[in-house]
Amino acid sequence: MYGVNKVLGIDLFSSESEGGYRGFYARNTITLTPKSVNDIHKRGGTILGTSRGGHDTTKIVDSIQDRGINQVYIIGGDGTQKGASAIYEEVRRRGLKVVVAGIPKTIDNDIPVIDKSFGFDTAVEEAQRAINAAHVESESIENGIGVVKLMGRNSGYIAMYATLASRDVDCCLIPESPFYLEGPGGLFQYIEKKLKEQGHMVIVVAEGAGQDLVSESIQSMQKQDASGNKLLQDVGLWISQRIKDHFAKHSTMNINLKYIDPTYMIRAIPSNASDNVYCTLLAQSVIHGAMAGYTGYTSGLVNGRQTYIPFYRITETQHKVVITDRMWARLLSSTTQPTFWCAKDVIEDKREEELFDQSGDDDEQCPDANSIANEIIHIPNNSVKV
Ligand SMILES: Nc1ncnc2c1ncn2[C@@H]1O[C@H](COP(=O)(O)OP(=O)(O)O)[C@@H](O)[C@H]1O
Ligand SMILES: O=P(O)(O)OC[C@H]1O[C@](O)(COP(=O)(O)O)[C@@H](O)[C@@H]1O
Repeated sequence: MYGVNKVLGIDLFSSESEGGYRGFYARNTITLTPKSVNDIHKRGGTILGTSRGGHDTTKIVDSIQDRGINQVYIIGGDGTQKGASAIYEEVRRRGLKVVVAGIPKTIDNDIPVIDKSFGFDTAVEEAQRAINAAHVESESIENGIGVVKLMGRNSGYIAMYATLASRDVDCCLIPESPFYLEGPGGLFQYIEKKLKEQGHMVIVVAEGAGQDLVSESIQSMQKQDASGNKLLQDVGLWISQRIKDHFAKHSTMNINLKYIDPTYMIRAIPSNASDNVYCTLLAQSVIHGAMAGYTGYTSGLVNGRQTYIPFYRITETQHKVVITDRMWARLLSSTTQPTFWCAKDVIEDKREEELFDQSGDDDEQCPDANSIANEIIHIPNNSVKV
């Protein structure tokens, strides 16, 4: 449509074995043609490879400049969008006529402003298989407990949506909602109640949930590796062990707990139909934006409308579950789990609310999507035309 005749991909698997951002200055690229990418949506993972870790923005822009690249499309999560923003700033500082645009891809759904990131829907759908297995296993044995760990380092979206979709989950633990184990209103009391009521239960835990409790516990057990480094525990394994220990010591109930960790299996599957359509939409509109002369944006849906969002809006916060929002309230109502709020939290929350009201700011942490949508639709003057 636009007569583009050369598309390069930064490739992890050629000689220098550097993928992701560092691949830019490692001279390894592959030519992408309609034929070579025709079937990639039917495979999981990425044909270009992926990486974590630091990189040198100056060297990346040197490489873009040396190669004469005039449009750069960067695919990834919130960290990747921050990296893209840094590249955009450097390109702008040098006055280069190069478009830098981001495509939001992460199963965690932790990118702000947009309705959802590419991959999230697939992850929620695939998580159903693990939750279903946990349900079947727990239902098949007396006092069965199925524990499923899902990804979500800082944001509990996969866990929350997978729980809501399944309706077999009795308790969902996410990073945004602190919980406690012992005493009235705690997790152990709730488990006992659920087992007495229905004889089995399913717990979903996001990998970033309860990290404060896990690290406290590790310190008290003083587990160390051979070099003396503290060993970090997996929250799923940790919570499973704590539940087993509690019921062995303090209860006459014999529990049967099965722990399922499907995290990488979920991330590795091919995207589902809904994500494939979303990906097509993202890909086409990110290019239309560049061809229309915009740069410094992430492409995404906001309130169902395709938008170009300036990087500074995408990188200023992280998308997290708001536990005072309706969606979390729906989850609490569906699972009947405790809120794990104690009197102290409620008093603190009220105090924060009062301070908020005084400052006249509606939602500082998590900007309202509607107000941002208005800003985005009229954004062109915030982006730089090349
Ligand atoms: N603030 C930042 N500035 C520049 N680059 C960043 C920043 N945060 C993350 N990155 C880079 O983005 C890449 C991906 O980030 P990472 O957090 O691992 O994954 P994700 O994109 O899924 O959040 C890494 O190469 C990382 O160095
Ligand atoms: O072990 P790895 O490969 O670093 O991946 C684990 C992390 O990746 C994430 O799933 C995010 O992955 P994506 O952003 O690639 O979808 C986090 O939830 C998790 O902590």
